Amino acid sequence: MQVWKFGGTSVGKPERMHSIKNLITEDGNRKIVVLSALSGTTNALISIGESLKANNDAEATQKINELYAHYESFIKELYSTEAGYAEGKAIIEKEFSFIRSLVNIKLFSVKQEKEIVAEGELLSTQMFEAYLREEGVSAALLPALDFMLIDADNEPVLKFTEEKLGSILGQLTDKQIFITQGFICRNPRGEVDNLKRGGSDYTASLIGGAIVAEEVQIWTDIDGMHNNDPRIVKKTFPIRELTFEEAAELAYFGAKILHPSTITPAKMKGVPVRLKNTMEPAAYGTLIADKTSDREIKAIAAKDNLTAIYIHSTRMLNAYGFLRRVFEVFEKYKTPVDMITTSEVSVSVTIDNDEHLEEIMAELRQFADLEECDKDQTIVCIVGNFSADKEGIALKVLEAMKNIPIRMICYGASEHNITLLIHGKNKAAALNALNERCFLYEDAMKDIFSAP
Ligand SMILES: Nc1ncnc2c1ncn2[C@@H]1O[C@H](COP(=O)(O)OP(=O)(O)O)[C@@H](O)[C@H]1O
Ligand SMILES: N[C@@H](CC(=O)OP(=O)(O)O)C(=O)O
Repeated sequence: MQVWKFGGTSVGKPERMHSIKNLITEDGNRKIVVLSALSGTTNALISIGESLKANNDAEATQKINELYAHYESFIKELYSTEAGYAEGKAIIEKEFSFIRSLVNIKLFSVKQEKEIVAEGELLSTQMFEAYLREEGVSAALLPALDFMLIDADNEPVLKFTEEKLGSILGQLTDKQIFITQGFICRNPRGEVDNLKRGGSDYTASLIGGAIVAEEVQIWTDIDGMHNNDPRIVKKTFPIRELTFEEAAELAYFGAKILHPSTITPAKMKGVPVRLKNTMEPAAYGTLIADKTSDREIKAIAAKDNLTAIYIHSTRMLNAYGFLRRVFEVFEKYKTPVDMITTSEVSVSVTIDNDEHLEEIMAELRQFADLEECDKDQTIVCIVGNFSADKEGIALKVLEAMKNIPIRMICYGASEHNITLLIHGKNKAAALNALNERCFLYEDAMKDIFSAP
């Protein structure tokens, strides 16, 4: 069995839903289809939640009406029969009456906030399943809230999914296609929760891991993982093969096409992940598995909005135990560190979540001297095969960056990552300069030297 996930852009228009129906039924194979909310819906629901939290009921109602109007016109084009349209209408009426019921709640809490954002995936999956039925495709709708669970640390409980989903599928042996919601889950209190923004990819790989699927396919609006951010750099190209490690680095350091946690369950269970384009299904896409190509520098990604903290030991030389004390502070505030560089007496780190920055700085000051921290920093991550015996890779990277100030450099932590920290305002220049030097120039040179 395979698991296919379609993102917001792939379900965001009625005609896209029509093409997805063809795609999932064409090969006649059994599959679990994970859907995200229609593009724009999760943002709209979050915004409704914000108005409700601010007790601005009139604003919330106006936003709800706008979203409802979008769904009303969507179903007019999705279904071709009266009966199909009536089913679609009943689905949106039911879900929007739940959304409207939250307007009157005076103490709008995190619990309701999570319930409201879950509506996006609940709507898209029910609407799509009703469409499949209208088209005579027999599919079963599997409620993700029955088998997706996170623990108190927000970590998915894979064992629970294995058991629950295994038993649900065991009772539906006559079905070929299963539709389920990405992103949403329950928490240990039994409440509706989610796997964070972009989490439908993660749902797909968790399901893939749980059933040890033959393959997980992530269908989106681009033909695979590109060698650089296509939103910022013009001449990018899809990468055919990536290892799990390379893909994980790229996703973690900003390649938006993939949720950063997606690789973990797939790698753990040895399930290959393929990135495919809904608009161009014949394109090869990217295969993420154990194999890799022999290109040295394979891709570049960037992660924004980081804060850099510069810490100096007050004890100066031979201060053993200093790093332990530094990292205990970050552990205490459950704040992950992205990048670290050290010298004899100093350590610099970057953090993504600065919710506890003040407390962290205050505790660090008890045993260290701190410089003013820098906000709006960007990590640029260069991924590839950089085994220790290879020469000249750092030179290419630094040559590309010759006109861009670099705040931190990290090389050697793994064999497939060079990381640079720069100011956010230089991100586009850095990505373009690296693309020119490490891909376009490199390939042009190869063509010249290998010409007959
Ligand atoms: N390195 C990259 N390769 C491919 N796409 C990327 C990369 N970096 C950023 N993206 C962006 O990711 C988008 C797809 O991700 P996303 O919007 O989350 O899709 P979906 O809605 O299908 O989940 C692409 O349209 C592209 O602009
Ligand atoms: N709808 C959720 C989950 C998701 O993964 O969406 P997408 O597949 O469109 O990135 C979000 O917007 O975060």
